[in-house]
Amino acid sequence: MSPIDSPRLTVIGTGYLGATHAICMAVLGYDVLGVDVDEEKIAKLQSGETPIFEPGLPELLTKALESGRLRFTTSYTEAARFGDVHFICVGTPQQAGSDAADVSYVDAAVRSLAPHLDRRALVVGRSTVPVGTAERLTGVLRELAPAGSGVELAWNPEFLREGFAVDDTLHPDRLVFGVQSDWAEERLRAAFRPVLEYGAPVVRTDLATAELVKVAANSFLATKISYINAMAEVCEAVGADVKDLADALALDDRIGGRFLKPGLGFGGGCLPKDIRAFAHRAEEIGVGQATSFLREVDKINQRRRARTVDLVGELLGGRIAGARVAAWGAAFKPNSDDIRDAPALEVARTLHGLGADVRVYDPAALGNARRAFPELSYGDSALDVARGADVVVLLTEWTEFREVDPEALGAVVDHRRIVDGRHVLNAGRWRAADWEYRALGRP
Ligand SMILES: NC(=O)c1ccc[n+]([C@@H]2O[C@H](COP(=O)([O-])OP(=O)(O)OC[C@H]3O[C@@H](n4cnc5c(N)ncnc54)[C@H](O)[C@@H]3O)[C@@H](O)[C@H]2O)c1
Ligand SMILES: O=c1ccn([C@@H]2O[C@H](COP(=O)(O)OP(=O)(O)O[C@H]3O[C@H](CO)[C@@H](O)[C@H](O)[C@H]3O)[C@@H](O)[C@H]2O)c(=O)[nH]1
Repeated sequence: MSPIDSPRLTVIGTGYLGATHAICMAVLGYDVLGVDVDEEKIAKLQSGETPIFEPGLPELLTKALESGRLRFTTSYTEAARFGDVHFICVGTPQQAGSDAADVSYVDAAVRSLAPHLDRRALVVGRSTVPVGTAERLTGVLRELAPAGSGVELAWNPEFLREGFAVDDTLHPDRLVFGVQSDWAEERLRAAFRPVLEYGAPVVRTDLATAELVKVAANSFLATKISYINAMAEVCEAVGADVKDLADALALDDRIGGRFLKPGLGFGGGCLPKDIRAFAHRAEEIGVGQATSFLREVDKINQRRRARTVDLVGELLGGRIAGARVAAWGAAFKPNSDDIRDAPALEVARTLHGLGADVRVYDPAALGNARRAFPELSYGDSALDVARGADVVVLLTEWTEFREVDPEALGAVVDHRRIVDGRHVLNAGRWRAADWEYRALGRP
C-alpha cells in the first residue's frame, strides 16, 4: 500500500495516552513505532509489558507485538526515517509553583524530531496544551525541518478516559482535526481510517479551536462535578440528601446523570491541571473573566477533600491523633493505577499528618502509592487494612469495596464507623448492620 493509503505512524511519548494510542493503532493494522526518552519504559513495552494498569491493554500489546506491526525506540533519527505521521503524546503537567501547563516536553519532542524530517510528513499534537501552542510550534517546525514547508503541524486532541482507554481510542465520541490544509486532513483521515469506518464523527477546524475543544471539554466535566458537590455543601447545611437531589436532576435529560456523581471530587493527571492551565492561559491573553469560574470549580473540589477529613474527625469524636484509619483506595479513580493528584491519597496523607495511624489499600495503585508516599502504611486487602480500625474511609469506588459484606468487615474492625467518600455503599444496609455511616452531603 502506498504511504498515503496507510501511513506509517510514530507515537512520541508512551505514557497513559501514547502507549494506548500506539498499541491500538498497531492492532488496527498500522505499522507503528513508539518513541520515548525513558529507556526503561521502552524496554518494558518492547518486551511485552505495559508500564501502566489499563484494562485490556496488556492483551492488545501482546497481539500488536506478535503481528510485527509495533516496535519501540528511543531514537528520533529512526522515528523521522520511519514515520509519515508523527503523533506527539508527551506529558504537559502543571508547572511547579504556577498554574500554567509545562509545555517543555512538547517543545523538546518537536525540536528533537524536526531536524531529522527530510521528507514530507505530518506532525500531529495530541497532548493537552494552552491555546496558541500549535501556532508557535508551526514556526519551530518551519525553522528546524530540512523538508521546509513539506512538513506540517496539525492538532488532534485526545479525549480518552483512563480505565476505558482502549474502547475510547477505538470508538471515540469524536475526532477533532485542527489542520492548516486539505492535505493534513487527508493524512489524518488516512491515519484514522478504521476508527472513521466504525463511525466516529470528525470536526475539522483550525489549530486554536482544536486546542480549545480539549480544555473546554475538561472544564465542562470538572464544572459539572463541582456543581453537584456545591449542592452537597448546601444539602449538608440543611440536612438534605445530595444523592436524591442528583438522582432527580439526572432524570432531566437536558442535564443527565453523567459526571453528576457527588463525593470526594475529581483528581488525576488531567481535570485539575487542565482547568488551572486554562484559567491561567485565559488570564495571559486578557480574557481571565471568561474562565474565572474555573477558580471556583477548583476551590469547591479542594473543599471536598478537607470536608472528608472533617467527617472522619466527626466520627472519631474529634480524636484523629492516634486513631486507626483504614483508607480504601489510592488511585484517583477505579480501574486505574494513576495516583496523580489523587483525592484518596491527599485525604490519607492529611489524616496521617494529623497523627492518625493510616493504612491504605488499593487494588492497582499500591506500587505507585508506596513509591510516592513511603511514610504511609499499606496493606494487601480491604479487610487486612481494616483490622483493628477505628474508622474505615472509602476513597476510590473500586467494585471490590462496594461488594464488602458489612458483617464480615464488622468482625475485624474495632469500631463500626464508615465514611463513604464516593456515595457507593447502601447506607440502609450498613446502618442495619450497626455501622455509623456518613457521606458528604447526606443526612
Ligand atoms: N492520561 C490520560 O488519560 C490523557 C487523556 C487525554 C489527554 N491526555 C494528555 O496527553 C498528554 C500525555 O499524558 P499522559 O497521561 O500520557 O502522560 P504520561 O506522563 O503518562 O506520559 C508522558 C510520556 O512522555 C514521555 N516523554 C517526555 N518527554 C519526552 C520527549 N522529549 N520525547 C519522547 N517522550 C517524552 C515520558 O517519558 C512519558 O512516558 C498530556 O498532555 C495529557 O494532558 C492524557
Ligand atoms: O461524576 C463524577 C465523575 C467523575 N468524578 C471524578 O472525576 C475524576 C476524573 O474522572 P474521569 O474524567 O473519568 O477520568 P480521566 O481519565 O481523568 O478523564 C478525563 O481527563 C482525560 C484527560 O484529559 C480526558 O481525556 C477525559 O475525557 C476526561 O474525562 C475522577 O477522580 C473521578 O473520581 C467524580 O467525582 N464524579
